[in-house]
Amino acid sequence: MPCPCTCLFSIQATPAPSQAPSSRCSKCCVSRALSERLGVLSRGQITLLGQEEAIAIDEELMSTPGFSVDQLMELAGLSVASAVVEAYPDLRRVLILCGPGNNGGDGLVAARHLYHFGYSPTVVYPKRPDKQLFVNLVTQCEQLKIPVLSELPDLQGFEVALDAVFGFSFKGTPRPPFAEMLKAIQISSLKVMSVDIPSGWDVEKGDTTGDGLQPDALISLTAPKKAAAHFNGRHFLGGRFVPPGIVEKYKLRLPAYPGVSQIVELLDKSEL
Ligand SMILES: NC(=O)C1=CN([C@@H]2O[C@H](COP(=O)(O)OP(=O)(O)OC[C@H]3O[C@@H](n4cnc5c(N)ncnc54)[C@H](O)[C@@H]3O)[C@@H](O)[C@H]2O)[C@@H](O)CC1
Ligand SMILES: [K+]
Repeated sequence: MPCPCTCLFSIQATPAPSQAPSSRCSKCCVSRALSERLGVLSRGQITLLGQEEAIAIDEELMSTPGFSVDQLMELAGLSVASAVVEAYPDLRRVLILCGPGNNGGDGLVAARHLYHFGYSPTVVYPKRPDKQLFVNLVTQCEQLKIPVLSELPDLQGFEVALDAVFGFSFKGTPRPPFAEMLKAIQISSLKVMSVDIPSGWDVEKGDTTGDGLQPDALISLTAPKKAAAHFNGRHFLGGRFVPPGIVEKYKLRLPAYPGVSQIVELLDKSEL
């Protein structure tokens, strides 16, 4: 029987006589037990970041360990693509909505990885920044013949919407053209996965205005944000790049990633 988490290992069919039957594979149980012993994770205590803290950690990642934004975005986008595959192994026509900031950049990177994973991504990118990073990401998509559109196409041709519109820098209520895009997705029959924050949600308080998306799944990056406490669907964590120095400085409590996976599914809501 496969383990219900993202680790791809199997649950032992017949546990040893001294062991209670487990709902997870031995590898997950081992990594969880180890992280609990090390104080990395205990129930109800996964860190939820506020908006300022998320921005501070982002800046710190790019200063102290000297990561470039390209590096972080590549790993973030790879985890996003991995989460799409995990959540929707059979739904391959994915519409990726990209916003004007780095959340949108994660969507562009995810589009490229999804293509290589055998998916059929289409990107909608209405506001394209001039920065070379984003220009390059669009070129890379176009080289793979991934359509990069400026407006929403007919949604009939798609099965999943990946919401990479707004991330942890979002404030207020969505402005055009994103407000209309989010509404159209919301009333469609598409499955929706949001990147880092469901777009339109207050980063800390959740969907306070009622204008936000209500996704089926969420992939938080680095650490979940406070808004995630108000989310009830499938919840993944990605962005497996946080060095111990930053974990210690911000007292981050994060789950262990299974094996070599880019994502970990947060199965127990009481951990948030
Ligand atoms: N260290 C990290 O945590 C990492 C974060 N990354 C991604 O970067 C994201 C944050 O990126 P950014 O700081 O660029 O911000 P966002 O991507 O959240 O968006 C900022 C953009 O949205 C616009 N905007 C804000 N509020 C708006 C509103 N009400 N209506 C219309 N437009 C609005 C701003 O003008 C700006 O152009 C994260 O959520 C995550 O997805 C990854 O790329 C890399 C690693
Ligand atoms: K988002």
